[in-house]
Amino acid sequence: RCTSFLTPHTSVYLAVSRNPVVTKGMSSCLYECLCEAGLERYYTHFTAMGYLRTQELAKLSMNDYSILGVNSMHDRKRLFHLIQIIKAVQEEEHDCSASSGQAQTSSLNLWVEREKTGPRPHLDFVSLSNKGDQLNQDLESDRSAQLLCVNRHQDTGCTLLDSTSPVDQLHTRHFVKEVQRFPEGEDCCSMMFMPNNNSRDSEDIEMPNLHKIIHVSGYNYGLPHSVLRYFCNQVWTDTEKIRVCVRKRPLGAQEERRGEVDIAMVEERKSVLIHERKEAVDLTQYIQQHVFYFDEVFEETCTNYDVYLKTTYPLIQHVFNGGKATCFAYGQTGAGKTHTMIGTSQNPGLYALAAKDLFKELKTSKPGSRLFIWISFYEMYCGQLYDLLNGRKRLFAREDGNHVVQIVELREIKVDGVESLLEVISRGSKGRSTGASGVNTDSSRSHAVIQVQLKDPGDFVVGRISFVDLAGSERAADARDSDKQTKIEGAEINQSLLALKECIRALDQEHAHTPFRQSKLTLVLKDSFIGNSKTCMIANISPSHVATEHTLNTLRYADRVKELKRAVRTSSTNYTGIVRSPSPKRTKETPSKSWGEKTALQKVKLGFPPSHCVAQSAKKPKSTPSVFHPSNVPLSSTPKGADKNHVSQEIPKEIWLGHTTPIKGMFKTGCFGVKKNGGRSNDKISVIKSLLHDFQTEASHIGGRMKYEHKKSQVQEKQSKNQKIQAVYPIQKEIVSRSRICFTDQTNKSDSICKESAAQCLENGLHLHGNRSESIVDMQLLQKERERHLYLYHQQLQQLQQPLLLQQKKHIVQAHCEQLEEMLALFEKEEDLLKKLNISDFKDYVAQLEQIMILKTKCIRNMQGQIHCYQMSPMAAYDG
Ligand SMILES: Nc1ncnc2c1ncn2[C@@H]1O[C@H](COP(=O)(O)OP(=O)(O)OP(=O)(O)O)[C@@H](O)[C@H]1O
Repeated sequence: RCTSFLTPHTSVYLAVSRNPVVTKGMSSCLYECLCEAGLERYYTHFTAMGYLRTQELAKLSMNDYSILGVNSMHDRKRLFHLIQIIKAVQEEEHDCSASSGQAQTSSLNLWVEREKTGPRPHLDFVSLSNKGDQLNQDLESDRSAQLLCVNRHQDTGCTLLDSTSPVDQLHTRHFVKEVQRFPEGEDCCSMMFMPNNNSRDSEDIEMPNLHKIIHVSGYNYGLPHSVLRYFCNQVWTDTEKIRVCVRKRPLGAQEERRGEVDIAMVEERKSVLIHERKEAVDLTQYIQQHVFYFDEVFEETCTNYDVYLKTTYPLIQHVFNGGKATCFAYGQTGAGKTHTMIGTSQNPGLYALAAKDLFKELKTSKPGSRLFIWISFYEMYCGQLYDLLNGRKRLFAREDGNHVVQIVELREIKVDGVESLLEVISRGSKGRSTGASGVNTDSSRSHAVIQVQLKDPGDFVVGRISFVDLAGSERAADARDSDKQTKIEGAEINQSLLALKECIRALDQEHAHTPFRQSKLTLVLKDSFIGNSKTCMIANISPSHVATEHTLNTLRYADRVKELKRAVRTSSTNYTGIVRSPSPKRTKETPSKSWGEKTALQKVKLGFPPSHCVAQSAKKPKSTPSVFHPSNVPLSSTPKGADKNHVSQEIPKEIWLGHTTPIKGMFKTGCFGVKKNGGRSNDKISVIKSLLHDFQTEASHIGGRMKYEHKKSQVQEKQSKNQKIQAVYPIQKEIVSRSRICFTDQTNKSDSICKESAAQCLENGLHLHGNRSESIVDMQLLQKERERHLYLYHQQLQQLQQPLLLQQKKHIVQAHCEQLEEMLALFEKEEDLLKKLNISDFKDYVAQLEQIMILKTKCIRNMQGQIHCYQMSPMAAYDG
């Protein structure tokens, strides 16, 4: 018994009762109104708050939304529009009654009853709230008609137009108001994402400006959108090595109670839109929208099973085919990593779902091929490994003769069914290191790895899938108020996550070198980065506005993991004239040269590169990209691969004008200190070559340059002494063993005994102590030992990082100087342009001016990118 009104373009509805009976009992009208808006589930909230009639909704301010429990952006938008319509109806009613001199009771119902009858059209509220673009289009297309209507309306005073129904006119007026208030291209609903709009009525709120940033890959570095990666893959392909997905969790009950607002919107399972509230220097508020694209984006309603089907399930067959697979859950603490990876017995995580399918597959596999499933479960805490299936026994990772990293004495358990597997893992989960962080009181402070291996009866590993529940990615800045231990943990976590990102990218881009030695995490997962391996990364995000910064950091991290791979490959398919680096590891068939490959020794001034320069640059051997310089992004001044047959065919030449910071200095390539000497032992030379290459590539990563120089001189020294050279691996951030740490202080015997027992305690795990008081003492000892261990670790880390940090700072300052130079050159150009301005040839002037503006923007973006890299680096956080 309701009538709703649907404007042809905006799909906004108004549901008001036209039944006189209902008019008396307005609460049911309220319910129907809410039903129409899809907000009926809040009906009880409204009534509980004393809002029983539709008109009363007009009194609601934005601040009341949270009190009413309307927290999701979607619902807030709907409620907002509903209120706007009610207000507009009331205004109109008021105007009409004033002009006709009729005294009318304030009733939407009566007004509507007079005007409109007929069937209720089906309402599509979704298009309003969900699709901002659509809305803008609609507003755009309605704009002229609406303005016209208003003019006519003004001409005729309060007389209603024949061609439009009063209610439509009402809408017209309402939307003209909207159009006027929301500038073109802006989402009128964006204000809904602004949490806690301090009791200002929605009518009075000045609409914030809206800025949209589309994150196409990494920091973009001013690349044109024509090189966007193409997101068409629905499933894993054979050649695809990595998939990056995002999972948004729902707002928790507590978060809702606290009035937190959902700022993340998933669009078509491919992109996620984040609304960030910002304040400009002039204190005006605005909203920055960030759009990120991924292989798959899971919204809050998706279950673990949905996630499993799209991410892990396709890997099962790969494992049976003898491949290796790794699934990572990355994200801020409390974002849902453990929920996704490990889950609970009621809601099993990815590993359990995968195990189910593995067992199923085992049953159906060929009768002759007898395979068994073995599992292991360990964690990495502060660079140390602990066996979670063996009372947290300390473990050590060693490389064997074949350069395969083995975790010595890691306990592996053979399981014969899903139940036993779940039981084993849930037992192990209890032993994980947790602690309070600035964000979460029960945060995993370690990386946990569940390894499921397929083995034949001879203990030969046929396939392996690892599930990694990473520690919270929140930056050390969060730990500002925390104790030293938490800070150190944070620094360690950040460092390993950075290393992980580098490894995943190297794996994806088929780099000759995978920098797995950068952290313990990547070292033990080395096997997952080489050979026939596939990786799936799930970036977990929280929807709350409180976590906006972390959410954006997570998305940026994920975005950088999967950079412009497809675009690069597409654009480099024609390229053949590459002189490759003499890296012994690079396979000769490597078909492409990535954009990150620097043309060493070159520093080209701003402007179009001369053709000889381009040709030359294409032929230069590559040097290894820096870790802060994404390998496939043209960060250096020289256009990468700007060969005639290469990129220039697909990408307009102009884009190379966007030269970014030129990299000064040089990375040498080739084999240092090794002359081409047929008389030398080939073995020896190849060892040196390989060693040098390792150092060389290692050097391109954080602080690697220093290590490289150091090692290079060592190697050259050894070589000059004509000693037999063994393959030595780069210095690793090894923790000083407990025996060395704890027992140097001999002065206090009792202390020494304490430490010894603490060490013992740590070695055997806490569970072994039966006596309670003993346990307490042991706990204290353990804590002491842990603190001391962390202290030493911290010192080591500092020693290692100080020079690197300095290096990094220098790099930033240098980049800044260069950026300034470039900007000055552009200013000069601009000045020149103004001087030569010829009004009759204004087109040319504008074109040139535009070109300069593009260059400036690119220049600034590049610098911003570098600053961001620096801020995101664990060392910077450590420094802070
Ligand atoms: N998709 C989801 N659906 C429902 N609840 C979820 C979801 N994801 C996470 N949660 C809930 O959010 C809370 C935090 O999740 P979880 O412990 O998995 O976070 P985390 O990222 O592993 O945190 P930490 O890094 O601190 O260990 C848990 O109570 C969990 O049940």
